[in-house]
Amino acid sequence: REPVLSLGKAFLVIKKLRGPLPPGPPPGASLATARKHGSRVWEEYGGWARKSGPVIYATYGKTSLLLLSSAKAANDLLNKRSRIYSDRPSTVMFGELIGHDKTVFRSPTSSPRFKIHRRLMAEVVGGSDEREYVKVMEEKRISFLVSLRDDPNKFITHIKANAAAIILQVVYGYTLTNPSTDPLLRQIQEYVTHLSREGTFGKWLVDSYPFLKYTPEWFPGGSFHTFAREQRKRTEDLVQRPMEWVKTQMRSGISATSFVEEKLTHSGEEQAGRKGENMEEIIGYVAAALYVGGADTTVSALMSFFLLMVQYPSVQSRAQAEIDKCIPSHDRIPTLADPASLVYVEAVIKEVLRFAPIGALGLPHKVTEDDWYDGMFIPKGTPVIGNIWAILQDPDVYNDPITFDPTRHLPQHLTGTPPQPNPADYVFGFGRRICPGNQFALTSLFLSISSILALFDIGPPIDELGNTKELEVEYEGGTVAHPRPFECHITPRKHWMPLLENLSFVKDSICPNDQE
Ligand code: HEM
Repeated sequence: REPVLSLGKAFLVIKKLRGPLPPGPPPGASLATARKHGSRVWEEYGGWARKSGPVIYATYGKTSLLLLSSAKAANDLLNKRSRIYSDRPSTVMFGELIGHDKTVFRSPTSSPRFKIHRRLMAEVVGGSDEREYVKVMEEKRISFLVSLRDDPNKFITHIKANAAAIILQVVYGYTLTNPSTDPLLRQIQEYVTHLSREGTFGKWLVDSYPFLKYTPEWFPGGSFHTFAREQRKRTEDLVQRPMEWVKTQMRSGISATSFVEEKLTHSGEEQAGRKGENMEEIIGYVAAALYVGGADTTVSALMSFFLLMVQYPSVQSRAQAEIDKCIPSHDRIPTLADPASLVYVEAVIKEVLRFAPIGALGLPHKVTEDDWYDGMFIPKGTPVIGNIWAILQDPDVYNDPITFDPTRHLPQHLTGTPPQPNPADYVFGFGRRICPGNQFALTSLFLSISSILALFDIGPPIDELGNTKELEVEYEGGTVAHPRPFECHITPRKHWMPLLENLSFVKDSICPNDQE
């Protein structure tokens, strides 16, 4: 007997019933060309959205990708349907070849480890009232401001050292004393550079054409194996090295309070009821994730802050005037008790987050069930990217988005119009995967930015003859982007000089690093 429906026809019927896929990129555009353009790929994707709409389904080899470029689409799918939109795609390069699936950033939501990771991270960098990390941030910012006072030209080095000093202290109890030679600082800086440059989704051909993984390393095009091998080793070292350091400190009875020390001390309780899990390994991966997540992101935001203060001197002056009004005696730097009186400073921070691409494409999610959105079919397993940069530059959401204008975030009673959406609702990503360090980052940015604005003027670079130099603005990087290194002229503010001169290093009585 003839089958009622041939296989081919049945396929077409199912396809019709399930609805069309979202539109592809505009003619002439593809993932391959976008990848070739390298940096600022978020702008390229944003351009596609203006032509093809905010929901785009792009394919390249075996890779497909759902790009969401409007707040509505990202919110509808990644937030409201976060149960099925919070997994991570496993790639050949980072999953199979490098073994990153054990890391927090790539752990599958179905794995029991996912919940443990998120709980442990919330305990240490979450926004609870206890927030032990605030004390560390306040202490480290004194050293940061002193470094800025004494050697202002190296402001980028100081920003990086400060971010690492905070996270190393909170997570491992490790006191960073000499940023220029510290082995852990060098290790994390190398790590994040590689990860940001090489870890962008779609970067590796082997992910689109998995059969390439059988290419031998010595064969032309096989050099990706070298990167995979080196990255695997870098990740193992990043997890192991600081953990071993804490364990040695604990054995010698001189460990400082930290997340790892606390968790290792109570590892028995953590382990209880989790027979199949290696809690020590989990603690190591969570610590490394906080270290990686915290080492580069606030650095990028602060670099952009310096850059924008040079470019928008009137914004800088207005923020400084607000601080001067809040602390007319100029005898202390702003604290976390001040934000209510520093609404413009808060608005500057929001506008830096909106205007500068930090994690412009966030991290890729994966949908775990077939889904439908606005009549379009989204197949199970599709990687999904929320284009955070495009959302924050959307003229339907932010008036005149290409202008750096903190007043858009001021409360209605000051401007007569409601504030535009808070960029912090987007820059930290979405759903169950939302950045666990968001409160930590916002606190750190407020403490740094408010005190820098109080104590210093940031101006354009000046040449030997005292003339102002042109400032070149370019962004580099991938997963986390930053401005390319640039110069600026940082000088103490007159009324704050006495306070600045009296700031002194808060030194720990024990320097654990010296006892290695
Ligand atoms: C301005 C600063 C920061 C920005 C803009 C930022 C942004 C992001 C974004 C967009 C994601 C991906 C979320 C998603 O998948 O939807 C993320 C994930 C993550 N962030 Fe942050 N972040 C910042 C600071 C931090 C800090 C300070 C830490 C740690 C102390 C941190 C730790 C992490 C971790 C561990 C993840 C992975 C979470 C997971 O996969 O479950 N981040 N962040």
